[in-house]
Amino acid sequence: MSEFCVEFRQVSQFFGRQCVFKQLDLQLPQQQVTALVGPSGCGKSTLLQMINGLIWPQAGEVRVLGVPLDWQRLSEQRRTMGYAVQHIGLFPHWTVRHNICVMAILEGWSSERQAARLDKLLDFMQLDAALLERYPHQISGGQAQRVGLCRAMFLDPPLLLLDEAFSAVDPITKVDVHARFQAIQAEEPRSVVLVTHDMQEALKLADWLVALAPGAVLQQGTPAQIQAQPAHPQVARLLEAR
Ligand SMILES: Nc1ncnc2c1ncn2[C@@H]1O[C@H](COP(=O)(O)OP(=O)(O)OP(=O)(O)O)[C@@H](O)[C@H]1O
Repeated sequence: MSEFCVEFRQVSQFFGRQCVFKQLDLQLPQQQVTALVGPSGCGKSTLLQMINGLIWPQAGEVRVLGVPLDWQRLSEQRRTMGYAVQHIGLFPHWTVRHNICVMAILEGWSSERQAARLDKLLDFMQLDAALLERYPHQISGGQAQRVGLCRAMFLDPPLLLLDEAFSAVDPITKVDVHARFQAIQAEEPRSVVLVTHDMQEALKLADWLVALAPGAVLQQGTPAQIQAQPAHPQVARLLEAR
């Protein structure tokens, strides 16, 4: 197994004439929570979307779990990645249960296996089973976000991609959801790539921090290393923005 969950090798990404990344090399560690932090527009979500093949770079290679992303095998490779995004909603015409279990249904899981996984995740995310038969418009934003996390983790993927996935909850619920995320990470360790604007959240949850500026990696290391020795004034500014 590769020591990296994700590798960007000489990756270039343009939107029209705008260059977001030029010949980027970046490696993210296995079995750790990596937080990508940086100012708005620096390319954090673009990196996440390149990992799951939503954006295909114009040059270079993206390797996931040691294997280059491959158009022909993308749907198979995506099954190894859970993806939870703040603004990607749940399917409105499906119940919460169906939204959470959809991938398991497609994979042919038995109803007993689905029920056992559902119980575990609802417990971890402190979601009441009574919500399962509701539709997404009948639950709160914070509940919907936790439902999205359950969906992303349902198949127990080795890689979890989280784009601002904790941002729609109030500060008290956030503390609780963080604790629950840490508990599930302790029980089912997996590689996680977390995009967040919340530096407190990054420092609390991440084992590895990648500080970005537009088109560039400014510094990476453990939160303790980066806090002790910010390598760039922009990194120091990011740390101050807590
Ligand atoms: N589909 C797209 N078409 C054109 N430009 C895009 C597209 N997606 C992103 N961009 C541009 O690429 C740059 C990086 O965007 P990205 O969303 O990755 O940044 P970000 O760091 O995640 O920002 P934020 O923190 O505000 O979410 C921005 O300048 C953005 O406007």
